[in-house]
Amino acid sequence: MKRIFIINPVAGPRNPAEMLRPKIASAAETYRESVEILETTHKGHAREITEQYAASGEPVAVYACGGDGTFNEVVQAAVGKPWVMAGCVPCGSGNDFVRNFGGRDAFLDIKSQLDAQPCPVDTIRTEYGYSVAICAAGLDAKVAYGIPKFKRLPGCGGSMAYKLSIVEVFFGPLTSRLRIVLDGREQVGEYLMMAICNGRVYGGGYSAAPYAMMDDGLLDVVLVRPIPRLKIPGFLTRYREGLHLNRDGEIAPEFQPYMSFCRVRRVELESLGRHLLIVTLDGECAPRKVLHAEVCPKNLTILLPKGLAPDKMAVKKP
Ligand SMILES: Nc1ncnc2c1ncn2[C@@H]1O[C@H](COP(=O)(O)OP(=O)(O)OP(=O)(O)O)[C@@H](O)[C@H]1O
Repeated sequence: MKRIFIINPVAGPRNPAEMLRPKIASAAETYRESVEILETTHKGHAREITEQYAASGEPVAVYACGGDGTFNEVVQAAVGKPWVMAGCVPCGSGNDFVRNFGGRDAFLDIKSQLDAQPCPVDTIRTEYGYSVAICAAGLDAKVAYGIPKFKRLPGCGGSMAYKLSIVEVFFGPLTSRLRIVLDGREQVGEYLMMAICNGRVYGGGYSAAPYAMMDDGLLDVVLVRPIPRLKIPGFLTRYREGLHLNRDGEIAPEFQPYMSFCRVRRVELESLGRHLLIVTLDGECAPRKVLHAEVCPKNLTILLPKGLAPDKMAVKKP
């Protein structure tokens, strides 16, 4: 089987190719595998490369070496093609995808990656593409959407841009009037944020759905109604830790006035207000009027490095 490592040279703080090329070359020598290392030259290139290899119909393992954006490109080309296996070597800034499986370390071990196990998982199909982990909308998506604008200011680094975006969002309208349809059941109301989860973690480590499984054919949906402004920081701290839910899907008492949770197959969102809703699909943000999200059971094969501890995984051990 061919194994293709696609490196995004602009992912993370510095070009990951320097670090990865020698590691991949030495691991590949030991394993005598048919390994190729490629670098992207433009946005969308990782998807194009994956599509080219997929077209042959031969089994191929494609490793996205970068952040969630690069992995997401490989995923778009791999869904619905069981012969194309999508791996991730995390060298980006956030890399939320690998947090669903205990973090970066196992995924940075190239030998374990060459020995990785194929594992079919669900995806979320939307009109804007597929998401593997989480589609989110509202407050946190707005903060993420604002960051690039502040990053362009002279002398403004990543963490300063993040803080400035939080300040901007907090002084603007926080909630949105939405029509939400969950497996055909419609509700209309004012919402602060929501997360439609196949995986467990997003946004740099927020455990929105701490018990979501990527292979159960269901989406864990968390809806958050308006919260008094002063209570929001405390709420977000505990939400980040995943303390709002238990294993049976019951909401912790302190969250009950503001939050609801359900497991469904299909979600529709429509913004009824003057402003568009900021929606993020695995970290890629855009303003939208509507979002249709539907679970596609086991239509993507991901690669999990050998030796991952089963208790840390968002999928059943293959
Ligand atoms: N050669 C390239 N030149 C410019 N942009 C690229 C290139 N290759 C990929 N991209 C785009 O770069 C963007 C950032 O990549 P990626 O998300 O992988 O890294 P990151 O932002 O550091 O990590 P994370 O998303 O996990 O925080 C993505 O939108 C990706 O499509």
